Amino acid sequence: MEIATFSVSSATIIKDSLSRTSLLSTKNRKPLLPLSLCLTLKASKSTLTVASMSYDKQLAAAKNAASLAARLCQKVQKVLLQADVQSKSDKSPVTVADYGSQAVVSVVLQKELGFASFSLVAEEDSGDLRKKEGKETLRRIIELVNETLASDGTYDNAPLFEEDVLAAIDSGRSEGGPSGQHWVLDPIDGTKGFLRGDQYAIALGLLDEGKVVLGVLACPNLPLASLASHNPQDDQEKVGCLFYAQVGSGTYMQSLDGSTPIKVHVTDLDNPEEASFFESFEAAHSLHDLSSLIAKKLGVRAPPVRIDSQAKYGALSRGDGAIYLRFPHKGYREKIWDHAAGYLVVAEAGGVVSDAAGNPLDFSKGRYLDLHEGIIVTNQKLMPALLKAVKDSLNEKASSL
Ligand SMILES: Nc1ncnc2c1ncn2[C@@H]1O[C@H](COP(=O)(O)O)[C@@H](OP(=O)(O)O)[C@H]1O
Ligand SMILES: [Mg+2]
Ligand SMILES: [Mg+2]
Ligand SMILES: [Mg+2]
Repeated sequence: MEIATFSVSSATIIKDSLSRTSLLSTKNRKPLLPLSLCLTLKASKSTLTVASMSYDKQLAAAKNAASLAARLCQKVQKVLLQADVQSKSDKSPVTVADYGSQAVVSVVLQKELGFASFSLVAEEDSGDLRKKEGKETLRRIIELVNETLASDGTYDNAPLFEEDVLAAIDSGRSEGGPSGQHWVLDPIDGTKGFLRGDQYAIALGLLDEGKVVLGVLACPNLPLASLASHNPQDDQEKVGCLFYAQVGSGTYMQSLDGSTPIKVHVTDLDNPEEASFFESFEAAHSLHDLSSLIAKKLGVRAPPVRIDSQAKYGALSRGDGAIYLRFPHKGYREKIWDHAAGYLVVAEAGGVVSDAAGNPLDFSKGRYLDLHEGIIVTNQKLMPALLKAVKDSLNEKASSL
């Protein structure tokens, strides 16, 4: 896919130390494109047309990693025992599945893509598991990780030991940032939903030079059919969705057990009165009263659809709803793994993701996102009206304090 055309005289093609081709400005030797882009170059007269490198190999590895991690999570959710739930120092719950999923994703990515220059920004770390009280939990995690990897049959059968699993979990300590490639992982997004038996997601993104270039969302409990036609009483309903997006290539969805992928698109609705909106199930994660004020200003008639995790981004990318509103309580700092994969899944499906002031999200600043007030998501047509309703609502709320 073509992304840019440069004059030959103003650019030089180079290879870096890893033999990756790059295109530099001849003037100041600054990259015109991230090192990992520009593999296919077509010369025509005095111009070079640069086509984006595909991230196909990384995408295949990411889909595999997220699907296997989902298998581990499904197994745990089925037999969820109280002993499988720990409390982190910030009082949020974390289960053997969060740790196990993080270890599986880390191991699979490194097996598929190599250990050299592997960088992962992920939610969990092994701190609590290395304590005496964490021994039994760790034993269970090692068992789950080995069972899951063996169930795939692709990887060698050598079992992983304690230090291997702890190291795999701790490979997620990267700080990310604006240069190079970094994987971004939420091993279970929506742990509270997972514990309730509701929605959760394994969310895996790839940053290249500070931009999200891949997003994969495994949503084991999300119905394959639209939530708009969802019947909670139907226990025959097929669930388990895998959404994935590569920058410039659109968003696709397939079933987690491997159906043919279909291209998905956000709704093309332009009348906010007909829109429905998503928000967190947990009122502690997002101000429900502010969302309802915004919805009222927009004339939205439908009640909010409250679901956990980045399954909201997935559902929005296929048009199940039109708007996602997220307004954390004051002082909360959003983490990049809570949004990176979901952001790309929606953006490549034609949607817009911004902070409450309309600024694009910046994933290049390390483990946190710096935001104005909250995150809003919708399609291009509804965004201007949504931004206005958000601004008016925030002003109204501020003046009532
Ligand atoms: N007070 C708070 N405000 C906003 N988000 C919060 C929060 N406490 C936790 N979260 C984040 O909300 C995420 C879940 O989002 P949602 O509400 O959409 O389900 C959690 O992800 P984890 O479950 O991965 O910890 C966590 O990172
Ligand atoms: Mg958490
Ligand atoms: Mg999360
Ligand atoms: Mg999580």
